[in-house]
Amino acid sequence: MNEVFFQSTKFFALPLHKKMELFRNEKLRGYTPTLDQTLDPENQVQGDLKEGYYIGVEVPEDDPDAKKPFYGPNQWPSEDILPGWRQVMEQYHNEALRVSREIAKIIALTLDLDAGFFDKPEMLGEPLATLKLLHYEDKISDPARGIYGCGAHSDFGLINLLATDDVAGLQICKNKDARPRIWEDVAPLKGGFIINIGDLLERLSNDVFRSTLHRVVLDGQERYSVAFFADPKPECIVECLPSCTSDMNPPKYPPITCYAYMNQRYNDTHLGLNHIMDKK
Ligand SMILES: O=C(O)CCC(=O)C(=O)O
Ligand SMILES: [Fe+2]
Repeated sequence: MNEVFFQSTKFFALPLHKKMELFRNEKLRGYTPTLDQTLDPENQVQGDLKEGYYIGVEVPEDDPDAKKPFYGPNQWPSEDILPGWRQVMEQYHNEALRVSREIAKIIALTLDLDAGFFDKPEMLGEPLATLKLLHYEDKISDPARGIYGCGAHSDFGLINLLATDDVAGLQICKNKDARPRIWEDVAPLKGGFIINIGDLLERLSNDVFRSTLHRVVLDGQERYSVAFFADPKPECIVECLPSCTSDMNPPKYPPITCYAYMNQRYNDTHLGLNHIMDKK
């Protein structure tokens, strides 16, 4: 974990033009600069004060799957500039996926499913799994004026394994339907993980698991975090599980493919991505 943070720091310390050479492509791999993403457009006057780097499942260009949305080769900084960087990130990606599958077993059992339910190919067997390195600027957020490190949102997919450094900033709102919203600080725990439940798990479980609304409010200190999003295969149809519905409790959400949901959420929160994805 220390090595992942160390290598992440090294990447973000590169000059902007070097990072922009790896600007996120249409498969959402690579560098996303400060202000590129706006996670809560309704309440933000500018984009998130964070830069990031997306690393997905490596699918070689000549693999037929590379034609599918979200699939393809990753972008990697050159070995000359950041030796060993790719190896560290690939190892972390593998391990984080393994841990996500273990956590998904516990979730499956609580939903009266087989422990291996999420290991099916369309779930986490052949997942969309994205590692996102994050770096927040040494700015001060001002929620009253709509300025945030990262705007309020819930993560899009099944679960997110979030590791942070020891700088505070993450807040959660336990009851997202309440008004006004009450925000609570999440104390940073270096070396630990915060597991966020995502929207697709909320839909699948018919609200048994609610996705966690969270945001980052900066206090002037630089901050690094590492998110790992474990999400189903794009073709997966996410619909209410039989064990989560009854006559008295009908499904709250219509079925949707993972692709349709994720694509919509990425488009809604990234500058100009509509344009890029529409061309596909
Ligand atoms: O940096 C953090 O603590 C939160 C990041 C986050 O919410 C996200 O990337 O979805
Ligand atoms: Fe998040």
